[in-house]
Amino acid sequence: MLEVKNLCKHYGGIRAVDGASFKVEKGSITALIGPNGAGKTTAFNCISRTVVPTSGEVWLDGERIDNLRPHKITAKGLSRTFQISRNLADMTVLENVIVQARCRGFADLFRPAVSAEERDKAMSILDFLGITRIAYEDGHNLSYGQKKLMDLAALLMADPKIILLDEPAGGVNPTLLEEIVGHIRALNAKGLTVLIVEHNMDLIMRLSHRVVVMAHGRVICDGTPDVVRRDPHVLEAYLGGVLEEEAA
Ligand SMILES: Nc1ncnc2c1ncn2[C@@H]1O[C@H](COP(=O)(O)OP(=O)(O)OP(=O)(O)O)[C@@H](O)[C@H]1O
Repeated sequence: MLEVKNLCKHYGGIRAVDGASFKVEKGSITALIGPNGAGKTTAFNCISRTVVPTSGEVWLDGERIDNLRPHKITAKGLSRTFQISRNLADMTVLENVIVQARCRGFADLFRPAVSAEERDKAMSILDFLGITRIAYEDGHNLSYGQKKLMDLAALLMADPKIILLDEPAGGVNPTLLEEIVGHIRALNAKGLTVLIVEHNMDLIMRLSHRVVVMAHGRVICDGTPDVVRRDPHVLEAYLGGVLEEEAA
């Protein structure tokens, strides 16, 4: 469904992404992992074109998308979250979800009033995520995990085919983390393809069908969680300590 071919993003002499190639199969939950600075977020940024790649290609459902603007990519069915929640000032959760979704569409941003259709759609998504109780909370009063759920709700407003989640577990308490895992599984069961960047190895190994491992801007391993867990390059050179602990 998503194919990244020989992707490069260079910042002067820094090769943040340096010829990365990988595929995300339709209907899968695929993880993109690697040590700090491996180039995972930069790869996400290039795929969603929030940064312009230096070279390489990104294909979505057989169509090249690396030349498209971010809102066009969203319209093609690819939406992403950010590591840091994009909570907008002085707005309720419901308003945040609607306005963030408008920002992704760009053209709708300055539409004056919230339509009944937008409100109904946002409420049904909040309901699916089990957070209607916080619909009228000020976005500032939310826990870190609730903000992640709010971001997920905003992303779902665009009816995506594939979602890119940047560290959905980061800073989230264990109870809410299980909720988020449940939602990702439920969305995937409904046919949504998921690409996820995450440092929580336990979560990645439980959740993912395939794991792509990056280091120094390149893909060093690509396989099932079991294959990646046992790959000597991954174990020894990059994530050894963490994965060995998880495997024990
Ligand atoms: N805008 C930028 N300007 C210069 N260097 C950058 C920029 N963005 C990223 N880098 C560098 O590119 C490399 C890859 O960074 P990136 O954030 O993509 O890695 P990551 O795998 O997502 O790391 P982490 O897991 O810590 O979030 C790092 O060395 C980083 O310092």
